[in-house]
Amino acid sequence: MEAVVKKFPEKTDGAPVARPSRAEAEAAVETLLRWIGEDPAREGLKETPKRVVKAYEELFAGYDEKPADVLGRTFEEVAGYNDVVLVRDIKFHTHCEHHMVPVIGRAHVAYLPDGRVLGLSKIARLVDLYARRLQTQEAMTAQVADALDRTLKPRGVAVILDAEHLCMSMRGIRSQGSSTFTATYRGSFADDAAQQDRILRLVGCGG
Ligand SMILES: Nc1nc2c(ncn2[C@@H]2O[C@H](COP(=O)(O)OP(=O)(O)OP(=O)(O)O)[C@@H](O)[C@H]2O)c(=O)[nH]1
Ligand SMILES: [Zn+2]
Repeated sequence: MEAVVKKFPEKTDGAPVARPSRAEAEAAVETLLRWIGEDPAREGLKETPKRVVKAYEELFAGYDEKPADVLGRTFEEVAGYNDVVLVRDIKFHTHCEHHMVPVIGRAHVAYLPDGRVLGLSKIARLVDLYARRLQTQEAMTAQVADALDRTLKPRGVAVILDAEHLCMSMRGIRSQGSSTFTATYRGSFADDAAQQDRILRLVGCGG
């Protein structure tokens, strides 16, 4: 199969990244199976490289999507509503870019509309798009905020992520149950401590 040339506009400097073929990806999984001490030829593992590559297509589908595809249309018919819109508890699963191990968490996304609003589901879709890429929690927090800022141009944006990194609980330090909190505030939220406190209280992270 031909190598497909893909671009990852938000992850790199825009240089094209050549993808290996599916067969090469499956061979890499087979190598890892042998590396952990398995026999890739045994019955239960025969189809595993194929399944893993197929699962990766789904888990990392975010490289083939752009925020503009997801955010789509905006609405202005909101009867003059101009206070904060906050979508809480958006559950997400991503993978840390250091170990490619799952990170499981919740996102809370708030914005202060400037006339236009988004369909609420689009915010969860945006979180899902960035979750389907290799991530650090800090980068994912900033990416969600930047995309919302660019697309909607609201007066303010706040993005809060609270997540457990399985690379910390299943291996390495094996710290069970710790979670990591990240938050970024843009626009009018950036220097408004009262709004930041209000959002944190609303998402259950406030004092
Ligand atoms: N800042 C940040 N660090 C992360 C994230 N996910 C994983 N890490 C950390 O990335 C670091 C990688 O550290 P390294 O010393 O290069 O790798 P390592 O030897 O596997 O580290 P240990 O996990 O301590 O065994 C670890 O401290 C991880 O906990 C994240 O989203 N943000
Ligand atoms: Zn990790």
